[in-house]
Amino acid sequence: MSVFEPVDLTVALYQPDIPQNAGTILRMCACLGLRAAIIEPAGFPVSDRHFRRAGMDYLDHVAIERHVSFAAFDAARRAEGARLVLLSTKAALPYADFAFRAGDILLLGRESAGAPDEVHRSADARIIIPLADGMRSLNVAVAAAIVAGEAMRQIRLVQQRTRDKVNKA
Ligand SMILES: C[S@@+](CC[C@H](N)C(=O)[O-])C[C@H]1O[C@@H](n2cnc3c(N)ncnc32)[C@H](O)[C@@H]1O
Repeated sequence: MSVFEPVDLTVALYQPDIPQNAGTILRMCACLGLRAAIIEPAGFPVSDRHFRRAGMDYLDHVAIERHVSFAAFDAARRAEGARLVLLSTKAALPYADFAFRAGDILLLGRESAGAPDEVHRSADARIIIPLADGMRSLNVAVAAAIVAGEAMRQIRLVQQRTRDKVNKA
């Protein structure tokens, strides 16, 4: 039997503009036990039928923080001491080379325009999923899943090593 091991990780969406993608990401957060944050303004209301259809009843099982602006979100996460890790097609650091930590926030840009320079500057790290030649970008929900999977793998490895040390002592 597989045992689910929770990790402390948040997936944040910068001004999401496609409700189906946001719903898909929030469903992923519910299933993987991740927190979610939405930085307003979003391009759709939470009552949007596409959003609710993509998220289904999973939306009731995810903790969603809403922030009125990027400035409000950034102030809150700095107060908590959480690192902001931006997924960006303009980044240079491949995501698998980044050392994720418990408490990190993975921030995704808008489907239409990514994230602005201000957000790039505020982030503690900017990471990219390297793509095949000539390919511009992944669907935002696919990008979120790839990086969340790697971050969870790394964080669980650290948690396992810590448990092993405690058990040996
Ligand atoms: C459809 S993409 C945005 C495309 C936009 N024209 C741009 O280049 O920023 C939406 C979001 O998905 C994430 N994303 C998509 N492909 C990515 C990649 N190869 N590496 C890192 N993030 C990616 C980023 O967060 C991006 O802001």
